[in-house]
Amino acid sequence: MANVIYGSDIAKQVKKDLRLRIMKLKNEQKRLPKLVVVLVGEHPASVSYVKGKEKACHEIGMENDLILLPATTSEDELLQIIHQLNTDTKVDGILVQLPLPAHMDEHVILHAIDPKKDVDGFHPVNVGKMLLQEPTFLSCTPKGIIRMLEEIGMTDLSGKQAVVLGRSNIVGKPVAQLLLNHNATVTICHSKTEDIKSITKRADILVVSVGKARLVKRDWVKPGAVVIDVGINRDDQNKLCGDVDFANVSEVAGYITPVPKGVGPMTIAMLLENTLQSYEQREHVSWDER
Ligand SMILES: Nc1nc2c(c(=O)[nH]1)N[C@@H](CN(C=O)c1ccc(C(=O)N[C@@H](CCC(=O)O)C(=O)O)cc1)CN2
Repeated sequence: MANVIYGSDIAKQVKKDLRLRIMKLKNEQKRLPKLVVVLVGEHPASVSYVKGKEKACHEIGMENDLILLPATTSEDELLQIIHQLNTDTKVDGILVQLPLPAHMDEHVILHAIDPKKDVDGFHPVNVGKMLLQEPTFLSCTPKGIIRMLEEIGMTDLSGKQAVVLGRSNIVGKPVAQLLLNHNATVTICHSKTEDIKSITKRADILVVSVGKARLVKRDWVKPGAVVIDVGINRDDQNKLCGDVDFANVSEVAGYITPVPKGVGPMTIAMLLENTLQSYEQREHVSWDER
């Protein structure tokens, strides 16, 4: 049976470390790091995710504002709020929860966030820096996946075949790039790829982010492979499940992440880490002072 990688446990440890760093700032009576999350509309899953972010900030002592806007907010109104946050010297991180309502252009909104406060790592400047392996904010889910691989000793991926199912800007493309940056040989599969199973069966590391409940079956997976499941779906019984058929794939995989308690909690932990990174850059905190 596969070893289960609980992102929830790793995230707990990350948050413990961040809390200690913030406590130190508090004791020194320094300004505290601050994250502002903006949610437009009342998409139920998004409401739950932004509440999760608020709770996580509270747990580690990070300052946090949650700006809730009606779904009827215009693009200009949202841009105005982003401009105010960009110039607010007390704000270190800005996150606009996705997806946005259909009348808004996601690119216009994400491009408006100051790259130095873009703790989601979605701004083209930060995406470009990631591609060039320059220091920057790495987007949270891909960064969390790499951290999970590191936790099981997979730091240098030389000689490993990594296959990514899904090519979204939030997960598929950036995680493929980060795996490449760690020397893996990377293949991306998507809805137009033919005979996906023959490709996934070769993967030493399989990352799945397609949004289809239990799509990946046992016979898609190479024995001993590391399977990272990014999907969050509801099945016919309204039970939360991933894109991987966990019960059956765990019988062949070497490692597997569960849903829930896998990648999701890592996304939030990495967001907090990025916000503290932004604070430290803005306050010119050196490595020794941390
Ligand atoms: N601006 C952004 N928008 C979105 C992002 C993002 O990184 N930035 N990612 C996703 C949603 N997401 C964070 O925002 C997120 C998804 C899931 C979880 C999580 O902890 N999930 C739990 C299960 C939750 C449940 O019960 O439904 C788990 O997997 O254990 C955290 C964050 C899209 N939008």
